[in-house]
Amino acid sequence: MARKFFVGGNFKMNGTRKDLKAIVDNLNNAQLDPNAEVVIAPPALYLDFVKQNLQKPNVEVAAQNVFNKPNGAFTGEISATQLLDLGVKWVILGHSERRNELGESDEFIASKTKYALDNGISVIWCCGESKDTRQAGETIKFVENQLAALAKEINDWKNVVIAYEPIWAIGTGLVATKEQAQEVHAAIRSWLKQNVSDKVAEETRILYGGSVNAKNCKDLAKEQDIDGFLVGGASLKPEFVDIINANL
Ligand SMILES: O=C(CO)COP(=O)(O)O
Repeated sequence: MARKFFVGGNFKMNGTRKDLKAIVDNLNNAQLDPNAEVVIAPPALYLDFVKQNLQKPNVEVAAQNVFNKPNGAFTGEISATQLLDLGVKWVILGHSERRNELGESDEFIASKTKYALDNGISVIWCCGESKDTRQAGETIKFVENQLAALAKEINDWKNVVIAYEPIWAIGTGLVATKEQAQEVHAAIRSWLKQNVSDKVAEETRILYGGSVNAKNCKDLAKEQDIDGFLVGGASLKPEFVDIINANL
């Protein structure tokens, strides 16, 4: 079964209503590859605003976080029920900015992933190594450990999309070469084959993230195990359309 091309836009903590309206209008007016699945993740405050303004059936919205409890005294957190109330069916979890700036552990991320999946929310789950880890030659071992922590919690992978985002490539303009990215993507797929199942390995989309732009996306998209992208900075710009259309 061919894996459907997937492009996520992670807006991070960027944009006001005016900016977001311009981004959404640009998508609404664009010709998008009908074979691409597109998900955009504005700040939580604007999920409803973006959803109300989107007019493209193959573009969905994602939250940038969800908590692992149904409701209650958890100041600042958002529940799965609340996301579903707005019709939000995707969430990004395990982003390195939350792992590093906010101290989220592998275990916490795994428990939030399980909670989201159990509540019918699909997850873009992120992994990836630091520059030091890469230089020490430990990239694959590091990513496999991140995967193992997730696999301890979840059994059903059909609503999981994996994003490999090397930290040294995020927001730095330093993109992984297509060989570097393909090597890790292939290692993730082979880990899934050995530790989960042939079917999950075959069907799970593995995205690349880290300084993806209109110029480098076409070459990366040709690699066998790169099934799409998770885009930060460029998802705020008109060139996001070119990334969505990388296969055209
Ligand atoms: O972190 C990223 C997406 O989640 C990548 O960010 P950049 O595309 O800005 O490097």
